[in-house]
Amino acid sequence: MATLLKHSAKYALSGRLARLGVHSRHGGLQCLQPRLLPHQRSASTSSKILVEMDDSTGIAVLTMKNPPVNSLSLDFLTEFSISLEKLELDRGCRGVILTSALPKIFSAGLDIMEMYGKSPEHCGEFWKAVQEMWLRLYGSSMITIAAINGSSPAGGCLMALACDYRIMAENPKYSIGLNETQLGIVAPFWFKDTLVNTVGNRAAELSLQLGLLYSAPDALRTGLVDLLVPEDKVLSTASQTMTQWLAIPGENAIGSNPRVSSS
Ligand SMILES: CCCCCCCC/C=C\C/C=C/C(=O)SCCNC(=O)CCNC(=O)[C@H](O)C(C)(C)COP(=O)(O)OP(=O)(O)OC[C@H]1O[C@@H](n2cnc3c(N)ncnc32)[C@H](O)[C@@H]1OP(=O)(O)O
Repeated sequence: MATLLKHSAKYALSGRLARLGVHSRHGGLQCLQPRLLPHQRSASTSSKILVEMDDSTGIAVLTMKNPPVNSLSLDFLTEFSISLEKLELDRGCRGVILTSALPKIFSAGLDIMEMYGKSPEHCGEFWKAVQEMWLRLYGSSMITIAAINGSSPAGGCLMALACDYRIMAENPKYSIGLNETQLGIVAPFWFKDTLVNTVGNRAAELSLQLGLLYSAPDALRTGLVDLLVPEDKVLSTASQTMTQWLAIPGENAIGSNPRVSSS
C-alpha cells in the first residue's frame, strides 16, 4: 500500500486532463439527449459522462454512461473528477444530481480489470483516482444528490454515500451496500468512515463485517438511503428535493455541511 501511495503522489489531475482532451458536445449515446429546455440548457459530454446544466436553477445532472455496468475504471474516474471540478468552479452551479444512463445499474464499483495484472505505476494512478473521486464528491461545496436508479455494490455504494442525499428506485431487484467482505477484501478506512457517518456505528459494523448488500427497503430502514420512489420518479424527485435544499435561506444547506465547513 505504501508503494501505491508513493506512486499516486506523483499523479496530477492536470496531466490527465491534458491527455483526455476537450469535451465534445456531439459525442455519447443517442439515447442521452439533454432533457432541459433549449434556452435553459448547457450540456457537455465526454465519452463516459454527460453533464446537463440548467442555468435557470443552478442544478446540474451528471449522468454516468460507461456500459455495461458503470464500473469505475481509471478513464471513467478521471472524466468524473474533471466534470465535477468544472462544476465546482462554475459559480452558477449550486447542486449536482448524480445518476446513471444504464438500465438496472447505478455503478458496479471499482473496475475489477484495473486491479488485475497491472503495473505498480498503473495501480498507483488508479488508486489515486478512486480517492480523488471520493474527495471531490464528499468535500464538494455544492449540494449533491444521488439518484440511484439501479444496483450499486461496493465502490458504487461509496459514490452514493459521498453525496448529501440518496434517493433510490424501489425496485426489489436492486441492491446497494459495501459488500467488500463478501468479495474477500477489506473496505478501506475511508469507505468505512463514510458509511459510519451515514448509518452510525452499529449498523456500519454489521454491514461491513458481513459484507451486506441491502434491498431498497432494507437500505431505507438502515439509513443507507434517504428515500424510495418508483423508478420513473427517481430523477424528478431528485430535482424537486434539490430545489427544496437550494431554497434553504442563506444557502445554509451548503454552509452547514459538516464535511466542508469548520464552523
Ligand atoms: C489496484 C490498486 C488498488 C488496490 C487496492 C484495492 C483494494 C480495494 C478494496 C476495497 C474497495 C473495493 C471496492 C470495489 O468496488 S471492488 C468491485 C466490487 N464490485 C463488484 O464486485 C460488482 C460485481 N458485479 C455485479 O455484482 C454485477 O455485475 C452487477 C450487479 C453490477 C450487474 O449484474 P448484471 O446486470 O447481471 O451484469 P453482469 O454480472 O452480467 O455483468 C455485465 C458485464 O459487466 C462486467 N462487470 C461487472 N462488474 C464489473 C466490475 N466491477 N468491473 C469490471 N467489469 C464488471 C461483467 O464481468 C460482465 O462482463 P462481460 O462478461 O464481459 O459481459
